[in-house]
Amino acid sequence: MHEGNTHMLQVEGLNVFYGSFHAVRDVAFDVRPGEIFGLLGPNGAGKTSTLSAVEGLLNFQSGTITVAGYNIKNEPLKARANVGVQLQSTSFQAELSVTEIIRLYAGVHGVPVTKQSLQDVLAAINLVDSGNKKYGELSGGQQQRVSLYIATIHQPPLVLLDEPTTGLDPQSRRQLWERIEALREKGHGVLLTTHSMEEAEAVCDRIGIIDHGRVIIIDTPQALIEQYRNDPEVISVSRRGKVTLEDVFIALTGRAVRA
Ligand SMILES: Nc1ncnc2c1ncn2[C@@H]1O[C@H](COP(=O)(O)OP(=O)(O)OP(=O)(O)O)[C@@H](O)[C@H]1O
Repeated sequence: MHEGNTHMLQVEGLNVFYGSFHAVRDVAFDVRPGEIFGLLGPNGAGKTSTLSAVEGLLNFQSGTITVAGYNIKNEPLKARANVGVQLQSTSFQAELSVTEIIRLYAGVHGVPVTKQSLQDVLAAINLVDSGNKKYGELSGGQQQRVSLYIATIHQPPLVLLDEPTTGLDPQSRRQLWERIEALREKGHGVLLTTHSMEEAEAVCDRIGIIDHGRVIIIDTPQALIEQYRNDPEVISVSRRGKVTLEDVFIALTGRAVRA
């Protein structure tokens, strides 16, 4: 991490075009140490494009992205060394065992593995008896625990999670939330995308709502609900007389389903 740096991530004036299509428009936000920042938006809003730009996988047309103090265009290797990305479960080879996957990624990042440290890792991710199981044979929740561990194996200051709990049952989701919160406690900055307003309310310190490529608002979930509680549009979409973050989200982004 760059000395004197106070942000895990700083995105300023980010623009992404696919041909002539303007997918991300002047996006700006930051993620601080010990903060979980949620990027929310309807389908096609530009969340994954923004995350891909931060990962260094997408050549954006204008803007500045700084990871742990390193500009990703000027110092791409240093910037990328400071990011951990949770890969989709399909990115791992289903035939490899949990232990083989841990050894493989530890090797990639130069993290030493001993018999004892391997046992400790398996215990930490609640897979003590599953070290020899093939990745493809794990449940969705178990796969997510492995992939979250792999994302943070090199203790990166910034952790990127693209819809980390999609498809998980309530128990597995809660367990993953606790693991994400543990990263916050250790001072990592976490940037996650989610379609779950419940998740955003439960774990995110701040959220940015993105729509049609633009960030339309950034605040804490509580402050957003407070700010829009008496807004007639929010009240009109609310159900059972209680205003939730989802009501605010739908009122701000419109009710129409995106193509
Ligand atoms: N490689 C590409 N080529 C052309 N258009 C693309 C490409 N990738 C994304 N887009 C378009 O850019 C827009 C933003 O897509 P993006 O995947 O970033 O949205 P998202 O917010 O992550 O959506 P979702 O919630 O559905 O995952 C969409 O209109 C999408 O169709």
